[in-house]
Amino acid sequence: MIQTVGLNKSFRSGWTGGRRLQAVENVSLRIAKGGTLGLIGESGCGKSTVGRLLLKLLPADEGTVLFDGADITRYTMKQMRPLRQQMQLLFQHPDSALNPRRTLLDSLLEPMKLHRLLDKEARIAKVLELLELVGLQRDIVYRYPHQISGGQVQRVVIARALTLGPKLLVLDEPTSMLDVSVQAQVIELLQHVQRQFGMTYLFISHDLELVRHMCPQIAVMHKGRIVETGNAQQLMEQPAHAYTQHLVQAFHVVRPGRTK
Ligand SMILES: Nc1ncnc2c1ncn2[C@@H]1O[C@H](COP(=O)(O)OP(=O)(O)OP(=O)(O)O)[C@@H](O)[C@H]1O
Repeated sequence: MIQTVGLNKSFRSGWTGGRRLQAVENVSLRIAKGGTLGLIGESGCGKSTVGRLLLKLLPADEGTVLFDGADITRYTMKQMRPLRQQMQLLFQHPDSALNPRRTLLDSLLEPMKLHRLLDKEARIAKVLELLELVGLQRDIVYRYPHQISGGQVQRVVIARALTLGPKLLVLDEPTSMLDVSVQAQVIELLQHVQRQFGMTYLFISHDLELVRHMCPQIAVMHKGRIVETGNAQQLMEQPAHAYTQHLVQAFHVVRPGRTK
């Protein structure tokens, strides 16, 4: 479904921008249709950059991105346009995901308007159907983002992504700003909509508990590189790379006795 081969990305850094920081180095990964790959690693290791490269929100310095078998690496903005609705990003700051000056209805309708999908009536019907799916009341649509909770914002953001019928979602720490019980509900919702629509997920997180719960396959990232990829259970029981061993050990220190 989605595959990257040898992605590299560096940014200018330092006061004068004279130095280069290698944020992503030789990253190759593959997620089958309907599958979920967890991408884990400490803050600053390059996870979000990989997510953005995958969606072509950032150009790679080197490497290839294949989407549904097509090499989209050198696609122009115009060529990407029809694909944009098939690949969506959900990120960690729900507050900045919605325009604070617009009602939730406006925010929910906007992507369909931009992509010229459906007519006005059908768009509203779609919004109402998706609100129900994500467990929100209809009358919430007349509110503004600051008038609903963080968990509700994230549900609205999920519904908004679904309006376009995406095939691939990059979930960049989608629940890290939520408290634990709300986090569990949003994770459950993400799993439910994935099953319903057969979507493919890249799930980015620094939380091993969450990643092993959500993702059958895990890629471990350290200093811009993927150091290990494998089945979640195997990775937890027999971490091969020193950094993965460190992650798993830290996990057991925080949650003694947890193996499954
Ligand atoms: N647009 C940018 N310009 C310059 N440097 C950047 C840019 N985006 C990311 N970086 C740098 O690249 C490195 C990787 O950042 P990235 O956000 O991908 O890491 P991350 O693992 O997602 O971190 P976090 O979990 O904190 O979000 C960091 O050192 C970051 O400061």
